[in-house]
Amino acid sequence: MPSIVSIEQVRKTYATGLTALHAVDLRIEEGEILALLGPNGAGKTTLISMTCGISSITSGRITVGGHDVARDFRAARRMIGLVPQELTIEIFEKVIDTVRFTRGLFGMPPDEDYIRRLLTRLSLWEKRDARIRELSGGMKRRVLIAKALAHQPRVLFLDEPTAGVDVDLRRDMWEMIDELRGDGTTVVLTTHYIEEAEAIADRIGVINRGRILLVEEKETLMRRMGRKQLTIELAEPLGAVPAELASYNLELGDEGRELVYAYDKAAERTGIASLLAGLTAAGIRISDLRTAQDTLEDIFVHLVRAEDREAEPEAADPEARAAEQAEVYP
Ligand SMILES: Nc1ncnc2c1ncn2[C@@H]1O[C@H](COP(=O)(O)OP(=O)(O)OP(=O)(O)O)[C@@H](O)[C@H]1O
Repeated sequence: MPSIVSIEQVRKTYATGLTALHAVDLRIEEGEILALLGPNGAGKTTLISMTCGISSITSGRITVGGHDVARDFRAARRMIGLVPQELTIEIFEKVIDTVRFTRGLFGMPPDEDYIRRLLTRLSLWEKRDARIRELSGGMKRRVLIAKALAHQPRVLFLDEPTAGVDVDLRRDMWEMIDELRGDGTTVVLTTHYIEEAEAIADRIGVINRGRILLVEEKETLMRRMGRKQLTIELAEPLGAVPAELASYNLELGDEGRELVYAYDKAAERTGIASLLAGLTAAGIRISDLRTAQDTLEDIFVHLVRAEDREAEPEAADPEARAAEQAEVYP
């Protein structure tokens, strides 16, 4: 089956000369939820804007439902709903009127039953006659989603849907996205929140510096890339990692009461047996052992850092990177 969205060798160079995307290839399958994860400035919004026909494509080709977004803009755009990052909305309009109007803009016949169901699903039905300016920020965001879905698009793009919203609204959005999937709508969202991607996405694309580093099923990604950690609780605390165990790259934690060993569970030899033997030989007594799996966040940070190091070897100073990451992922 052809992909609902096909992005082939797409490049974007802005008038400033900045190349925001470098020959990106991406296929989005009908009915899936794809999360695009990436730090600030990675190119996520640029990619969405080009797919929605808002920003021109420097080179390459994007089709939606088989329609070329540049040459056959109207047909492609009709298949797309877009919830932009910024609140762009007619504040003096009534909720229901703005949604009806948007449906009309796409040439769809009125369908009051659909609009009622849509507003009800977004908890907006009670507010249908309110002027948008009277609504809270979270409610305004729901109106943007209602507008994006007014013409029953097959693909919904959500650019940072839950940036700055409270926990309840975030959960509601996740539920709504799940329901949309139930209807067969394809959903593409960009996010900084890794837990968001972890909670709702079927596939995850990681984008950094205008390049897609990978696109993979969430479960596969976590299985393939996830490293494991063995934490060894010690009967007596250590002041330093013993020299004879230096080759294991151990880290001392909990004020010397734990040794932490990171290993690749897919490797033929994890090194655990010899490490434990080494500890015994060094006279170190163990009181307990526990293992933990990398989270998606660990995987993501690891991937992005590795690529940044490759792109800018001089910027590989771990302290500078940690400070930068803390800024990006507070
Ligand atoms: N209109 C524009 N003109 C020039 N440069 C732009 C323009 N829009 C975006 N950029 C630059 O392109 C790069 C990618 O920006 P983009 O907004 O696509 O990133 P993003 O991944 O969506 O970031 P964020 O998470 O901060 O929204 C950035 O370096 C940005 O400064």
